[in-house]
Amino acid sequence: MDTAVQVGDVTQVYVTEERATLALQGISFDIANGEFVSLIGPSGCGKTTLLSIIAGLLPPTLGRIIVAGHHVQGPSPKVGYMLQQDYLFPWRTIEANACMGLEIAGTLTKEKKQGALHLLEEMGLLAFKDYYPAQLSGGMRQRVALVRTLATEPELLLLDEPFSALDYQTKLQLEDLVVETLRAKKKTAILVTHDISEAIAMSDRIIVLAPNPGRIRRSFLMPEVVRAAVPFEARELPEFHALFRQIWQEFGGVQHG
Ligand SMILES: Nc1ncnc2c1ncn2[C@@H]1O[C@H](COP(=O)(O)OP(=O)(O)OP(=O)(O)O)[C@@H](O)[C@H]1O
Repeated sequence: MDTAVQVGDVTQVYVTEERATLALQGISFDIANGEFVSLIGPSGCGKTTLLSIIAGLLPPTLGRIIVAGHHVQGPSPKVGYMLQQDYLFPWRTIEANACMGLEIAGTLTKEKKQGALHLLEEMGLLAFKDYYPAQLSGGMRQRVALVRTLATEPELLLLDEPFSALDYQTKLQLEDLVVETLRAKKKTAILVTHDISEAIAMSDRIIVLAPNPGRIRRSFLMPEVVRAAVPFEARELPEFHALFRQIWQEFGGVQHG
């Protein structure tokens, strides 16, 4: 099967005592297996709402989500997360944190634990397996969070501004590491970010949302040369700069939030 995710005519209305907010209106798109798609747009355009609906954390007011051929009706082990905060448990070692997702899913076997250790090794963290999160840098902790997510072997990864709390150099390093890891493992991913450069450098496709009501403004397919490069190299390409200008104009040249 070629389609990993189908977002079908999703509409979300939030109703509070004061008002009803049309957070998303008629959102539809498909994501192919192994594709990396970014959602960008000004504050309030519904990025987090859409990610929560795809994750099964929020049932949409209207519409449907299909992940790996199954209708999403709640959280599923098929979907993994990486968030702005690493949410590691401070009292657990790095190894124990890396195995946390497997423990929660009730699938922690000897073999899976070996898999988590192998991922720690791939991320250059094996020597730190007996350390505690407070003994690691922010970038290292986010790498542990990535291991914890990948260890459960999800079919889809949802990345909600995973680098926004990191310093610039660490962010660039992690962008490369995440893209290389996901490409090697042929994982499908959706990234929510405020950073246009990050979206261009990491993605195969960018979906720009507009607010009030949240809707798709435009989609951009990255040129092959940008897709083939790792993010750091992609940033050097002339195609990258042309895309940045084009997408920036979609924001009206000014980005709030
Ligand atoms: N639980 C809620 N109850 C009521 N309104 C909400 C709720 N969550 C979000 N909204 C509204 O829905 C709209 C979309 O919000 P959402 O957080 O999805 O946007 P966003 O693009 O992720 O914003 P940001 O970039 O600032 O994180 C906004 O108008 C917001 O005020």
